[in-house]
Amino acid sequence: MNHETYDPDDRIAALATPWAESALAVIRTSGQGCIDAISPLFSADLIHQKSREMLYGILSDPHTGEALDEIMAVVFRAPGSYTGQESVELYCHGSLPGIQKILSLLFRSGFRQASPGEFTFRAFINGKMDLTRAEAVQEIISSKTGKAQSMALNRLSGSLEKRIDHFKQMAAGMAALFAIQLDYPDDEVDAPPMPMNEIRDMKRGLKELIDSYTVGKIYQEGVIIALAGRTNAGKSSLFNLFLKEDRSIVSDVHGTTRDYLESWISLGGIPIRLYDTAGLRQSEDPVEEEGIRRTREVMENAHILIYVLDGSIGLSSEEEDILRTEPSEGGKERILVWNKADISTVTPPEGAISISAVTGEGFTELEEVLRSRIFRDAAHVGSEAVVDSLRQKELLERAYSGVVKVEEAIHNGLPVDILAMDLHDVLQALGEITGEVSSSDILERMFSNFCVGK
Ligand SMILES: Nc1nc2c(c(=O)[nH]1)N(C=O)[C@@H](CNc1ccc(C(=O)N[C@@H](CCC(=O)O)C(=O)O)cc1)CN2
Ligand SMILES: Nc1nc2c(ncn2[C@@H]2O[C@H](COP(=O)(O)OP(=O)(O)OP(=O)(O)O)[C@@H](O)[C@H]2O)c(=O)[nH]1
Ligand SMILES: [Mg+2]
Repeated sequence: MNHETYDPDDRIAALATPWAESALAVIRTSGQGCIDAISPLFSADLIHQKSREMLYGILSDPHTGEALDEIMAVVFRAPGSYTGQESVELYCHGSLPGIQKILSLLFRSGFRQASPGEFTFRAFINGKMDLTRAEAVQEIISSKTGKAQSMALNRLSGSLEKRIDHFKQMAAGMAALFAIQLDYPDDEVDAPPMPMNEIRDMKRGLKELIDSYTVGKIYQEGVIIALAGRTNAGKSSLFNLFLKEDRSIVSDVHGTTRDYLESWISLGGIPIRLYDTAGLRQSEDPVEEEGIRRTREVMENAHILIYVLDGSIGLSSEEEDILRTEPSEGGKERILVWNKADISTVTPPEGAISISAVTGEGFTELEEVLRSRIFRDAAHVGSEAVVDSLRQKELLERAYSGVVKVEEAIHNGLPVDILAMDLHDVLQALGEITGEVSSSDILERMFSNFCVGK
């Protein structure tokens, strides 16, 4: 979408449900005149239909008379719709050839294929939602756990927008104060006192919101965890225990897992991308060697490594070497697991968590340790608004440093026009978060990450 030349009125259409065989498929359209455009294709009277009420009918090609599907349709009259403009939704059978026929009929009837996020973009430009809510829409769709979904829903309902608006009002209040002093510089009346309390409150509030990003990011993007260790240590057994299903092949043959496996799991609502990997050992076999190379890549990209040790035979000399090295360069966490505790007669190394991937003993403790490692650097956040987008966090930091500059300028007795300039920067950053101030490339980047039909 090029926002400079963007025509918000042309008619767009897209399949809003997955491109797959399914019970129903929803086709969404929006744009000035879309009711008139679809009306000749539909057997029932769309033109006089009440807004947002379902209507039954047959959709057919007016040129050939061919019936395309038996459907339900809904009209939305402007501005009472998701996009804020006239819209029609078609609820069809979820048949791939059927969907294709209907879409191609729409494209022959004055509609064009919507680009990703275009419906939500229209909702934004028509004032139906600010940018924090628009971002929340896609976050709801892509959330991996119930907890992540609730947090995004909270933002969709405006929790973050309200917080930002509050900061905007504070900043605007200060700006008004500075403006008065600019207008009457050397007045005989005393200058009003500087808003030191407001500045302090604003700093605290912004800081809180910035800190919430560590938690927001964890829930929205998830954490990458890889199981690593020598062959036969029990990595695949532990992988299956995390998944609560028999996904990875387990056997007492060394080198059973050749290629890595991955799966999303939920650790008490935290989305985790878990990897089972090929056991690390010297190998002559080129296929196994490639598996080990891939394992190293996965280990490289993981946030946390669960290093699985075989408690039934004790530490190998390589493992002793590894344990002696620093666990976390580049912020990577390492958790040592002493597996096969049920048959182990060897004392585990210090700091290792004893578990059995077969009996499940020690597993709850491992989950606890993982949770506390994941949240180690995260500030405590309540049910308040949480920031989870880097874009929002960076803008909040810009606003924060602007407020700090204002504070310093006051302390240093700098003239009011300097304060006003710093404050302007604060208002600018806050406005970019909600989208009052926005450049077209930012919008373009944001909405292009959306699903088509959203
Ligand atoms: N069929 C259908 N289901 C859907 C959506 C949709 O667009 N269509 N949504 C799309 O994401 C979500 C619901 N969001 C929606 C948001 C606003 C409006 C709407 O018509 N708003 C009007 C009227 C509001 C009111 O009556 O209070 C408006 O804002 O003026 C519809 C759906 C999920 N389910
Ligand atoms: N007694 C006992 N046996 C276990 C435990 N965990 C795994 N095993 C057994 O150890 C053997 C190897 O387990 P895997 O999970 O396949 O080991 P792995 O680390 O994935 O091995 P590779 O894929 O070859 O690297 C299997 O026979 C498992 O049943 C455990 O906690 N206790
Ligand atoms: Mg394995």
